[in-house]
Formats: sequence, structure tokens, C-alpha cells
Amino acid sequence: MTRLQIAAGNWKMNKTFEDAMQLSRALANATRDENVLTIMATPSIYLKMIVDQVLHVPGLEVAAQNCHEKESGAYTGEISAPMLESIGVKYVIIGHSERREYFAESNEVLARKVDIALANNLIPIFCCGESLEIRKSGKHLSYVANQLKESLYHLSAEELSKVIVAYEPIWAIGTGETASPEQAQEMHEYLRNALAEQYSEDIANGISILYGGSVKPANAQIIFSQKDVDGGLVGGASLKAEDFVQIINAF
Ligand SMILES: O=C(CO)COP(=O)(O)O
Repeated sequence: MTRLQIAAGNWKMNKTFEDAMQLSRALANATRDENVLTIMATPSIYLKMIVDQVLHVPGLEVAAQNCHEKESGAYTGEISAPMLESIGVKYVIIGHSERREYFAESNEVLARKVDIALANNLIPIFCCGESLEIRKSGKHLSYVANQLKESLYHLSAEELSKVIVAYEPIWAIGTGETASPEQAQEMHEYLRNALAEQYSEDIANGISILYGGSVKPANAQIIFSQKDVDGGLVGGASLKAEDFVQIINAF
């Protein structure tokens, strides 16, 4: 089965307005492989402007970096899934390790975020990954599989088929230390097998599993060439159009 190949850039809390518009314009105008689904996860304050800017650009989509678990209500400062849908956003990152760590988002809360995203026609990019401590303990495979279990396995097969999974080992995020291609492949294969066991081979084979953690132009190709790696969720290197385009074209 051919799975969707995806290069997603997570801008995190970076860029002022002019710089953000310039970056999305550069990506829209760049010579890039249009068969690779390219996603820009921008700060929420710029989402509507960027959605409008890239509306008719093939293969280029926009994601939010988070959404609230409730539809609406008294949650000052928060952004809901219906709000995102109403401005034309189609994707949302859920469960990034920075949200898990700094905003205490549990697997349970993330399960609700996945639900609310799907209920509002947003495709969740569900992040998972282990700390260095857990990797050293040798329990990383079951730890990450359990994140999927607790946040995704309540979904029907039809719902799960819409989800994109992103494996991001915490020790590789922003550190310059990438998981080796073998380490990435081992985890991706393990997760795909777990999904096959819970759902079916067909469903598992259709799910794109992205790798994230210090993906750069220099290492993208070898990582993306692994059998179960369907692309990347890129932080730092997605902030420069030139670098990100090289990553998009590395498939
Ligand atoms: O967290 C990440 C993407 O969501 C990865 O960040 P870096 O690519 O900067 O390591």
C-alpha cells in the first residue's frame, strides 16, 4: 500500500507576522514535490491569513499546533476545534511533548482532543515519544505504544484511519541528536504492528507515521527511506524555507 508522504513543519512559538507571511509565501512559491503533503503548523494568530494565502496552492496545507478539548466555553485564551474549522484549518497537532510537559496534557486529555478534532473535521497529527530516561530503561517501545492505546484505541477504525501519527523521541527534539534511521524504523514498525493488532493490517498499513526530532536537510533522506517512516514533523529546520524545501524534496 502506498501511504501519504508528509513533511510537516511545526513553527512552535516563532516568527512575527511579517516573517511568518514571508515564510509561507516562500513555501507556496518554491519548487517542491507536490505529491508530498506539506503542512505548516503555524502560531494560531496567523492561521487565517496563511490559510487564505495558500488556499489554491497544491499540496500545501495548514495546521494548528493545539486545540482545546471542549467545543466552547469559559476557557480564557484557548482556541477550540470549531474555531479552527471555521477559518479553514484542516489539521491540528495534538499531544506534542512540549504540551504534555509544560501544560500537563495527559493521554486522557489528549484522547478528548483527538475526539473533538475529528468531530470538527480536523485531522489530528497525534504526537508520541519517550524521554531519554525511558529509552535508557529499555521500555520505550511499550511506553509509546501505550500512549497510542490510551489516546487513540477508543476510536472506530474509520476514525483512526484519518489520524496521522508522529513519533518524536523527546531526547531528539531541538537537541541536534536524531534517532538513528534504525531506531526510528524500529519504533515505527512496532507502532504499526500494534495498530494492526488492535485494528487490522489494512488500517495500520494506511496510517502515515512521521518521525520528528532534529530532522535536517542532511539527514531527511536516510530517515524518510525507512520502510515505516512516512515523513517528518520538523521543528527548527522548518523555519527556513530553503531548508524545509530540501526536506520536502528528500523523499
Ligand atoms: O518538536 C519537533 C517538531 O514538532 C522537532 O523539533 P526539531 O526539529 O527542532 O528537533
